[in-house]
Amino acid sequence: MRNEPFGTRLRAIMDARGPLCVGIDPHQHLLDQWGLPDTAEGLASFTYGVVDALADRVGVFKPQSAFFERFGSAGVAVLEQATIRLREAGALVIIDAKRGDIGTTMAGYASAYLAEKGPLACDALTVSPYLGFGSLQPAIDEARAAGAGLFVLALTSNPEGPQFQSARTVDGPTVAGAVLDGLRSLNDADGSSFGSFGAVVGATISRTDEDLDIRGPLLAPGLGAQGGTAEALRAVFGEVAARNVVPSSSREILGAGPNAAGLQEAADRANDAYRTALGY
Ligand SMILES: O=C(O)c1cc(=O)[nH]c(=O)n1[C@@H]1O[C@H](COP(=O)(O)O)[C@@H](O)[C@H]1O
Repeated sequence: MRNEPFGTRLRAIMDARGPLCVGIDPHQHLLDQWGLPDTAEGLASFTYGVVDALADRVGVFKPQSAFFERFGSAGVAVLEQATIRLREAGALVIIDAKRGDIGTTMAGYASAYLAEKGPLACDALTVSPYLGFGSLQPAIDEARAAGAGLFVLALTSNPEGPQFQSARTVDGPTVAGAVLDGLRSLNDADGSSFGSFGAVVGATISRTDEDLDIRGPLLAPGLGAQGGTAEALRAVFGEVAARNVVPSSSREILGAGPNAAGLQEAADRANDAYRTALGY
């Protein structure tokens, strides 16, 4: 399933199915809206409803681990199953767990999510660099070995993000700039024009002075429910980075369910808007 590096596979599926990433965030209020109980069974019906409706027409999915962990092992089992089903349908899965730790602990997370035979094997994992970019090395090594990818938090969509991300490091660049520099170096070292090491850059940030040309993907959450728009994407990411953007939307799409046709229409509409905005 991972016969090529993540970046290569991501480029191909975005070109084929459009850039949209559907976030699977089964919030309690969405379960309620879909007429489902707030239980592991409700979570399973919701998640598999999204999978059945969209797995073969959307290229990228980003299940939010928190909403599965909420139900303990029964919820995590749904995340495992959904990931398997989505990947069998040819879609790529980014598990959004924002992991980040030191040394052998980071290696533990990497073997769970990134190793080919890991129990939660997906295509890419969101990770947090706030223990130092170098603390991610075990995940970087595992991703390279397994043909998987990473998305490292850089300029997040939440209003609290700049408190740390805009602060200067001892070497001079901002924290976000240091993360982007680190990712650019990894992708350059792999000799790829679209590498496997991506940054998370919220669609809600205004135009930034940071260099977003990391030769890799830019995951852009914050669309729809958090106020980011397709039109604003071009302004945030500019010409150079536009084709590298993976626009991610959760509640905006999920709110169109439980009807499969409603979900499909919402996903197609969003994909068309992002294609136009990003110059496809
Ligand atoms: O890493 C993420 O995906 C992420 C980073 C970020 O800066 N902002 C952000 O909202 N997210 C995630 O993206 C999803 C946004 O969901 P919606 O606002 O419903 O589209 C949630 O799962 C967030 O955890």
